[in-house]
Amino acid sequence: MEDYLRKNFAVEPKRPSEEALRRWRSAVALVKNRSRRFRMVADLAKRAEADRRRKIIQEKIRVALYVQKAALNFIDAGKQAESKLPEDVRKAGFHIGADELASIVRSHDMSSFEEHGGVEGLAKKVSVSLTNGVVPTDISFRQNIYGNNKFDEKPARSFWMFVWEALHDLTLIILIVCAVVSIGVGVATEGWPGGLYDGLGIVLCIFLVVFVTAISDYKQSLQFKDLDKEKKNILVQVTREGCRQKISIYDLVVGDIVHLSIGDQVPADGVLISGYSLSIDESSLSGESEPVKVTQERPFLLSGTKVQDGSGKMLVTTVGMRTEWGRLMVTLSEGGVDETPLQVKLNGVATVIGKIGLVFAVLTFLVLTIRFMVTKAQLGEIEKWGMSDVLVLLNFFAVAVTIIVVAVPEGLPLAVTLSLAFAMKKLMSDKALVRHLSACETMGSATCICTDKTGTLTTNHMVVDKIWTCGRTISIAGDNKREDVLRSSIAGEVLDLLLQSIFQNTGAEVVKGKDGKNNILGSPTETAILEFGLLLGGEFKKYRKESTILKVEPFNSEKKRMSVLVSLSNGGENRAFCKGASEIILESCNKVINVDGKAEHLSKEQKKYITDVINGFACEALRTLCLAFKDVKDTSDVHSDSIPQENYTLIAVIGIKDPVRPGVRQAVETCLSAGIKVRIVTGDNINTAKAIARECGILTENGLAIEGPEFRDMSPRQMEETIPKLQVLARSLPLDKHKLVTYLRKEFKEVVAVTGDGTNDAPALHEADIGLAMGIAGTEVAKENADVIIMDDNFATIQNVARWGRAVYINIQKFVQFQLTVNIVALMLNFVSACISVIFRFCPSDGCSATLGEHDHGHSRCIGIGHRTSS
Ligand SMILES: Nc1ncnc2c1ncn2[C@@H]1O[C@H](COP(=O)(O)OP(=O)(O)OP(=O)(O)O)[C@@H](O)[C@H]1O
Ligand SMILES: [Ca+2]
Repeated sequence: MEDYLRKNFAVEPKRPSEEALRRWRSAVALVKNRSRRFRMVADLAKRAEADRRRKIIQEKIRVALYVQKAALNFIDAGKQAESKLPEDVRKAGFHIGADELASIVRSHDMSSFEEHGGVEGLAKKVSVSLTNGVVPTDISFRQNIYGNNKFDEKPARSFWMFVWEALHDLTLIILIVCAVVSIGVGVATEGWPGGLYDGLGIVLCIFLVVFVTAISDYKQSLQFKDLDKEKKNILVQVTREGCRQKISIYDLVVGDIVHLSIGDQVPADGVLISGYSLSIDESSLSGESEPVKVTQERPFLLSGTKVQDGSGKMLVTTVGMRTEWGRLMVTLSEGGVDETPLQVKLNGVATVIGKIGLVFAVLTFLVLTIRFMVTKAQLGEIEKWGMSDVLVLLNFFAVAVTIIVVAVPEGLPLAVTLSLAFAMKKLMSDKALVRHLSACETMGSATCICTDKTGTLTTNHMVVDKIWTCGRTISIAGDNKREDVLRSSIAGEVLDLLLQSIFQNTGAEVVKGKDGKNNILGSPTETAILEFGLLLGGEFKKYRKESTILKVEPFNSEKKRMSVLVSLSNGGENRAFCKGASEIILESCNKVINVDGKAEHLSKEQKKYITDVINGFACEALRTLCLAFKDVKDTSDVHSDSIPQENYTLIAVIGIKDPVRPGVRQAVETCLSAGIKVRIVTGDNINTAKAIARECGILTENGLAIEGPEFRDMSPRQMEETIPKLQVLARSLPLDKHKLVTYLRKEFKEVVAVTGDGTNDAPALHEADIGLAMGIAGTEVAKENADVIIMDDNFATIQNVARWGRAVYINIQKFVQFQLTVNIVALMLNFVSACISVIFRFCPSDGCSATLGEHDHGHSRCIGIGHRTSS
């Protein structure tokens, strides 16, 4: 049986192959209740159809975008519509219709775009200011004219449809027939009303079964709907009424100004207002994998594409179903969710038991009939047949049916769905959003977790704790927290340079909130640095006005640095600033600032000394960054595409405190005691990582901590030796994470869970058995590639997912035990009693209660992680 199950009923937990899906479906060809049995299973035919439709749309988009000739046809079609401005649009005070806007962006129609006066022109035509954005009062107005950013959905199914579906159960249909026959026969033989009772009992059971099934299916459909909504609800940053704020993607209107940064999904069609090295991955839309650069020459942005690098601002021109993405979305949700390996396996078990049941049912019927015939023959009545004989035979048939009803455990695969759905619901309230049902199950057998450090193990509330500049370290605590004390401890020229580098070279922004207070929008690291700048008494706006930004190279995890090039208004000099991972920036410095604010040569000894400072900070678990600048005199440097990377002057080393989350230590301990290894894979400094790892109880005496570059250069043999001991991988690139996961899975046969937040973590999340994306710090790209989203970014939540995963296994185990006991006892009892005497046996209504039991199971509570050897 083991072999049979393995051969026919094995699917991969993630992205199962089409072949495996088909194989197990055809292995349950002989099933009495196809539509019921497969109701929680993906509909392959529907899915293939949706796939085909999606491919057609993608191909069309591809042709329109990449094949010039076709694009021209598109443009001509757009031109015709252009001439007349719809009445309602004109009355509303706008000067361009929704369809025309849609057509310009969709077909990348540069000539029409310029005819309308570029971005400024379009902004004017949709009555919006490019600096202040939409005014909240005319949002509903805009929605009336241009539509809202929602996508068509299939109408929800009502409760009665589920009742109707539940009635399609073949077992129930047989039972209904049995009930009718029983009532008829009962009344005929036992009279009114005594003969009714048996039949009514069956009816009552049918009623219960139908309603319990329908209610549970209905509740589940609502739950999946909620989940779907939660999955699609993305927060986007917009400027409205001059304030930068976060709103739901569904509230976006035409005319909104959206801020895009690396890893974001473009939330609607639009045109670029301004941006730095913005490159877009359009593969979700057109299937084209090469990223495209979006610049003033090619300013069009399409909904559903992803920001691969850089940052920018865009003006929304088309929303909702008018975008191509809207049409694609409809095809994405069709075909149902993939079944999980456990579901498939239990389908196999149900099939095997069903077959045995069938054999026993036939045997029982034969035994009973033969006994009856033999008795009849003995009495010499074999030729005489009356109504009562038919009734007896009918009764035998009912017994056989009962055996099938009790023996085929239809509810077995369903128990997995119920159990998983229940775990999913619990996890949702525990701050984990399960995107794929199977992830929950797989997590139960995870043997290893590769976790991020920042935000997952730590709180992500970062504050500058120490700064080293001009040869001395200042800790920002106690008295030093006061502005005057701080200012007096840093020389005037140096202070100015420091503030310049803080305020000019940042991806974050200081905005005045509605309450007039300063709010900082940006990543925690950036926020910490800006807050420090404000603490030093700097003014964001003032420093920003002093110069014009020429170029920005936004931060990404690969370079681990951010640089800007500005032209200073006093004197017209150009200056580059860079900040980033301490060792990397220190490597590109050849000078250091001294107490007078002058740059002096950075000697070898001094470099060594600064490295010690950095390591000192890092050993205290501080996140270290270096700030540096460079005066750029060469015009070729100014006009080249990139900002120079070498010969900088070091201004300061900053140590940022990011304390370990409370509860992480216990969570790690629980994982370890449950046999799950925990490893840190971080982009941070090795000493910082080690300090945090020790604090969390991850790094032990004989554990190994190495850096990304060392790991990258290892031979397969060295890998084999290193990986089992590896506990901390620091200064890693996203590719290292991917490599580690691949190794753990392929060579060490581990079941690996990986956390990630960045865009570049996507390959690792994709590769892992369970990808966990961070809900707060995570980018859209990471979330899309993950199986579970950890809404509060907390490691303790990951432990909860594992706990519930195991609870599912325990539930199923109990259920299978229960089911098999019922089946085997019922089978044997019926068969044996049929063979020995006709007195003791099950009646059809007992079958009903057994079925009822199946539907009501799978709700036991989870107790603890408990040991489970992976099967
Ligand atoms: N906005 C930023 N600008 C410049 N440098 C930064 C910025 N944010 C982080 N860094 C530097 O880059 C380093 C690595 O960042 P990276 O994103 O690769 O790792 P991480 O995601 O912060 O760490 P983890 O993997 O633990 O989450 C940090 O240690 C820090 O020194
Ligand atoms: Ca990270």
